[in-house]
Amino acid sequence: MSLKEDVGIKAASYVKNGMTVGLGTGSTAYYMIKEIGRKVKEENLNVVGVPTSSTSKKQAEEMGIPIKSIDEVDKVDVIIDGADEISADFQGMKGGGAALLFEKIVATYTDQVIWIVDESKMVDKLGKFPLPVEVVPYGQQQLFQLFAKKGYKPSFRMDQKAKKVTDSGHSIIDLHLEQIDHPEQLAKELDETVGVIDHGLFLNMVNTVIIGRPSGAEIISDIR
Ligand SMILES: O=C[C@H](O)[C@H](O)[C@H](O)COP(=O)(O)O
Repeated sequence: MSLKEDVGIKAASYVKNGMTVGLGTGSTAYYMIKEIGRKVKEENLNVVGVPTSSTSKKQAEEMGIPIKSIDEVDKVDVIIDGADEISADFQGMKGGGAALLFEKIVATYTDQVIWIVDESKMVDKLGKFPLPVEVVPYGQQQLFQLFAKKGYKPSFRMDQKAKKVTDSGHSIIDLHLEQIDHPEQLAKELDETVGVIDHGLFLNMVNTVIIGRPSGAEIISDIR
């Protein structure tokens, strides 16, 4: 069993009967959705899933998990999602799969946020992984140049030969920063930049991290 599969299955045990569950996106979240689907089928687990992307929605539907959109539920009990990087102080970088906006919206309205990662995602500081910034297509070239001038080494996320289009119809500019010394400052700056819809810095959000290690999964709870 891979480390991603191990943490995906472990995380599914946090999902109890009657819960509304945010279904994250990516190759690690895939195993969590698969396991919840198995429990729905084989153990009569009664849950509602709130998918964070068209990909997760499709997988949940195929697995027979009842789903609702974020606007059809009162609140979400728990969200289980992957991450691209988690720093030593448990700040996250997400969006490698372009699902950052819906993931952040669902996480914002969720009681408990759980991230599942293999140990390669644990870093001292964020930034080796390019920071995804979701932008409105109108004016995106100007924004790209602004980021270049600031030394942020931007690149447009591509899908084959065309610019990647997110589930909400935006583009993604990845910033190749190498090291982010002040994530809160950068998040604030990006939040205040016209044309930026959202970015992959998920700060002060996670409650529990499940880290896949060859020696067995490590669970860190009560982070906040
Ligand atoms: O947009 C995608 C999400 O933020 C993913 O959760 C993140 O990229 C991690 O994905 P994976 O588990 O495939 O490495």
